[in-house]
Amino acid sequence: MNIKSLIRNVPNFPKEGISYKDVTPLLLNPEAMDFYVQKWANQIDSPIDKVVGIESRGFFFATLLAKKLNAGFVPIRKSGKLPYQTLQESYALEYGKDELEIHTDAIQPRERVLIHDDVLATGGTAKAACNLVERLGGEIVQCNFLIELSFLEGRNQLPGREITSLIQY
Ligand SMILES: O=P(O)(O)OC[C@H]1O[C@H](OP(=O)(O)OP(=O)(O)O)[C@H](O)[C@@H]1O
Ligand SMILES: Nc1ncnc2[nH]cnc12
Repeated sequence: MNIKSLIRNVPNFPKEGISYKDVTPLLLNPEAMDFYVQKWANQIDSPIDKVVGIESRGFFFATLLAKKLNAGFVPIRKSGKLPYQTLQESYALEYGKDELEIHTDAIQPRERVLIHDDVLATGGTAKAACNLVERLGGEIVQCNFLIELSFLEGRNQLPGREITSLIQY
């Protein structure tokens, strides 16, 4: 299966000079979705308590992966969207700045956590997500991504962590 053919490159979105990786063609293909969620699941050889997905595109795959691993799903959302008590972290993006939140009761101390997002770019989002999980006492087993924009060196923001991606640009 050629996954790159299911990722659409959109030049100059959302800003001039950004080459946006659009995953919606992949979402239209249930066979491909199944194949790649299974691929992520196969990388995991020890129990996972929670799969964390990062709003919004991280949710597309993280809920499916949580179900496959028989783990709970935890949403990390942009500021002001989660209704209960939260922790917050600010971060910078390839094309802006934002703040993420997690519910304080979403992860218990020492739970084993997998963090998923669709894209690893500068790494600011993933770093903020890792900080939130660790502030709640969670143990991060792996951070996995569909796409890694290697030229932005996001891995440098996540030293010492196990990081996997299925497609690299
Ligand atoms: O590695 P970084 O430079 O931090 O960028 C990666 C993040 O950027 C995108 O999200 P975006 O904030 O555009 O939100 P969306 O998923 O709601 O579209 C993507 O889904 C990642 O979460
Ligand atoms: N170039 C890009 N395409 C899609 N999502 C992104 N998130 C950060 N940079 C991105």
